[in-house]
Amino acid sequence: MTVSRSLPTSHHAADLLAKVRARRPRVHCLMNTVVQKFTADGITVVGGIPSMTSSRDEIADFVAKADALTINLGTLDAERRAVIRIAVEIANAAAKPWIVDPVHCDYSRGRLEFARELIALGPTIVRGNAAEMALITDTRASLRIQTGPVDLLSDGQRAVSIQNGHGWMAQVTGTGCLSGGVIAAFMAVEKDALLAAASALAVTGCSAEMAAQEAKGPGSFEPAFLDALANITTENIRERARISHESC
Ligand SMILES: Nc1ncnc2c1ncn2[C@@H]1O[C@H](COP(=O)(O)OP(=O)(O)O)[C@@H](O)[C@H]1O
Ligand SMILES: Cc1ncsc1CCOP(=O)(O)O
Ligand SMILES: [Mg+2]
Repeated sequence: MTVSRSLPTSHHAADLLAKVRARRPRVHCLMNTVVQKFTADGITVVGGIPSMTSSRDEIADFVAKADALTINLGTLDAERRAVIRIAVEIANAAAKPWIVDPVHCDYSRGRLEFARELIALGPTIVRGNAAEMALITDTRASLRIQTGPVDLLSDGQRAVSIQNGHGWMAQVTGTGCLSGGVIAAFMAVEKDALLAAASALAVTGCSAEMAAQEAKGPGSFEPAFLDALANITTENIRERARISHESC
């Protein structure tokens, strides 16, 4: 893989999705206990292979065998903090890409401090919603992502917005967490974190739009979204992706 400094387009999104489907990267998830299944399904339907253990005895081996790691702080306790620290050490030593989702760091001082501690260890990406990212101002991450009705991505040199998605994504618990897993799968096939993440978010956003056309509300939207993620084509992405380049 070569590191490019291109700006992402729908062409990158379609190309990287094809690479994920062909290469089937392993994504290890230290995922909150609320949306483990939904996140694992999201990674699987785009073509990746998820693993989900958070056992202290196993984490080093699982991260060592993974192509990318996603760390989500949604349900945090002392044991999980210890396991996350081990996972980050292994990922950094092997230069594996990793993403942090500082879920609800705006609710608790202790969680915010832990999120900041992790982000100081140099993740490839930090992604959160607007309330969370408002508190993550100082970051050693290569790329910052704030999701919402419009997703904003910046690596300090390039800035991009993605204007895909659907309001029902905000009414299904775990779409943000799932996006962290899908972004990790794309990072496994593309070293340029901005190209990888913009592509992953364009694919998830376009899939959500297609799912919304089939669904009656948030309940039927959730399985339709997984169907669309599994079935989305290059043509769908080229027709729908709305990726804009912004000034930094
Ligand atoms: N109103 C919306 N319109 C379109 N897409 C949305 C909307 N709200 C959230 N999304 C999408 O849902 C996913 C989760 O984003 P967000 O709700 O910001 O995160 P979280 O679930 O962590 O709070 C992202 O892919 C984002 O693009
Ligand atoms: C509700 C909740 N509580 C702890 S983790 C979690 C899921 C958060 O999911 P998302 O941020 O993707 O909506
Ligand atoms: Mg979230």
